[in-house]
Amino acid sequence: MHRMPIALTVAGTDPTGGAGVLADSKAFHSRGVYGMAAVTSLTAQNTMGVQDVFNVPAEFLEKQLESIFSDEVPHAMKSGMVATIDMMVVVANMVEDYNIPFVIDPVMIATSGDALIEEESIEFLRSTLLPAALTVTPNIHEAEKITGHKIEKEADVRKAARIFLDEIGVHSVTIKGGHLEGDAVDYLFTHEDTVILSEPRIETSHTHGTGCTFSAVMTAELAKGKTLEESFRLAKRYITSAIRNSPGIGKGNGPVNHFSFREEQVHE
Ligand SMILES: Nc1ncnc2c1ncn2[C@@H]1O[C@H](COP(=O)(O)OP(=O)(O)OP(=O)(O)O)[C@@H](O)[C@H]1O
Ligand SMILES: Cc1ncc(COP(=O)(O)O)c(N)n1
Repeated sequence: MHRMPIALTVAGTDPTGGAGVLADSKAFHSRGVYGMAAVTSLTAQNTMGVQDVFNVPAEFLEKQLESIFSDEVPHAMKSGMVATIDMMVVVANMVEDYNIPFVIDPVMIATSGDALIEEESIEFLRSTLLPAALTVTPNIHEAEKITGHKIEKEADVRKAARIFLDEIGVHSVTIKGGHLEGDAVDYLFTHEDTVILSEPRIETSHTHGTGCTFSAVMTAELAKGKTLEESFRLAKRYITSAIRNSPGIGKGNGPVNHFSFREEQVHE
């Protein structure tokens, strides 16, 4: 029997398949990893925005996770949209019981600007969930919201990273600079090192689900036993290719292409 690496996503749904568990599942699959998903919220959304959100009761999220972990323990997991404190408690308890690499994409707002999690849950996210992660992957807006500081340039990114590492107590933070001006620069800060990856900005509005996809690829690589830095480097190359080759779906901010990246390619 050939054992495949297994990655789990704990996240919401996007019925148009660009973000959330469907995006994660495509990313896992394309990296040769067996994907599992526990659903936190159903959203009615498309490439134009989020029309409605229906949160799954926290007890039912717990049941899904029990079903998964009592059968097979994934090699790595990620969380995306975890909308309420009650659901965060369930995820925190699960992570405490199983020591597997855990990537938190602290999803708060959709690309369209719509809120995806309850405002009151942000403090709990900061104090309880974030320190449990191997890495946290905020975009600029999420990093601002979590640290309480405006981020406009690289010096601000570095200051925010110090708050994540020293005050919040994360193991590492991956700050994505997709929403800053200029090139698309991402940063991985650990207590020992900083890795900075830059790619030319692609002029496109088709970036729906880039954050979900990026963290899912990192999780897939971690499930294979890759290091954090290797996973970060691969996710950056993958997302650049995925954005460049977006399939042009929908009337608004379309999704990326989860199947365009080839590892052997030097330039996508
Ligand atoms: N126009 C672009 N050109 C090249 N890379 C980009 C572009 N936009 C985003 N990226 C890259 O995509 C990844 C996701 O970054 P971003 O900061 O957009 O995250 P996000 O806000 O969570 O995603 P989303 O925009 O889907 O909400 C990062 O690696 C970032 O550098
Ligand atoms: C269910 C769900 N989860 C997350 C996001 C954010 O997506 P992204 O920041 O990757 O565009 C989303 N729009 N919908």
